Amino acid sequence: MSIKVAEVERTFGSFTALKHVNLTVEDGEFMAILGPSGCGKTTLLRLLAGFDAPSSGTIEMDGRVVGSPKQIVPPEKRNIGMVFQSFALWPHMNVRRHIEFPLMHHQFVSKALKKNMRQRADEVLKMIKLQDLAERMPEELSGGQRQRVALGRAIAPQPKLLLMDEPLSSLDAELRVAMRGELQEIHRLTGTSIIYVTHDQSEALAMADRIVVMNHGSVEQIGTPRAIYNHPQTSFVARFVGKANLVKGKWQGSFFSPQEAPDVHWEDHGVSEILKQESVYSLRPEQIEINQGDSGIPGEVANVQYQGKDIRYTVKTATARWQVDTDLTHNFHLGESVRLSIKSNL
Ligand SMILES: Nc1ncnc2c1ncn2[C@@H]1O[C@H](COP(=O)(O)OP(=O)(O)OP(=O)(O)O)[C@@H](O)[C@H]1O
Repeated sequence: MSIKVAEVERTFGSFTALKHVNLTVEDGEFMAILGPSGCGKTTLLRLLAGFDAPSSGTIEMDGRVVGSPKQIVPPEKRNIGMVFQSFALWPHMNVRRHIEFPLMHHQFVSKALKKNMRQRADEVLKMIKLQDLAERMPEELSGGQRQRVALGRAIAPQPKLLLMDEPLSSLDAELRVAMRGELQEIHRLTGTSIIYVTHDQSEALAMADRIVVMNHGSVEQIGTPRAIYNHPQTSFVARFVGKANLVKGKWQGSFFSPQEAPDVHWEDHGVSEILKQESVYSLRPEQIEINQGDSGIPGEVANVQYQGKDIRYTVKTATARWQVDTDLTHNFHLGESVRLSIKSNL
């Protein structure tokens, strides 16, 4: 299913939760909506699902207007599947019944699918890797298995669009990472368009074809994970997604001189026009070199966090605090004097 959101606003009294939102989702695309708590992700998803109507603007699905201030096509008439954070399963139904139930009741299920319900249920059980647990009741399943049942229930009727709101947030860290791979595989197998809401940038970067980054009800940037990570357009995206240091200084043509080292020239590695106009250079923690030579910006180690495969330093310089990630060969101590510079191999 292709989707077009055009100039959508949603106001609640005097509060504007969504401001001039414009985006398109291609048929079969995996789109993540990423942003901090309260930025409007769920509000947007509710509009896409048909639980709510925009205050202005339109939402089109496959070229048909399904949401506008005047008109709203209800969720059951949109051919969508949904998986939410609280993926409540039905306590009295076993796993197989969870998959078969929507096949009996979803409006868009083809006759062929209805006729071969058992076969379709087997197919879905295999996809969600629960074929051996089909007779189990929800209370007999682990958190990850339950989450897979919720997913199976949503994909069984072959919806043209899958809406997911933080579906992995109730799982523990290890399971969350494992489920990412399974979601990707299900996307590949079904070819369904997916809109996936999350506040976890690593989830969005790992799975999505494209990411919409939102802040305070507005779209900050839309792009592929690589474009969003490597070339943030705004200071918010640079900070939120890449945990970037926004170094203050002066741009002269394609060179930048940090305020704290005016004689140093950093080459432009794709810094956006908006950031240039704000006289900043966005530098991710892993793009900074830390050493004890005599060139670079002088500073003092203010915090050390050992992270297993790397070390995160906070370095205090004359006017800023920098976040720097290094490999384990570096070993600086709290209070030690260091110099910061940009890595040459960016
Ligand atoms: N029915 C409502 N009435 C008033 N304000 C609302 C309503 N629904 C949402 N809001 C406000 O709109 C803003 C966006 O809420 P939304 O739930 O979309 O955020 P979110 O990005 O999904 O956040 P989270 O990640 O915490 O779920 C919030 O400030 C919220 O308080």
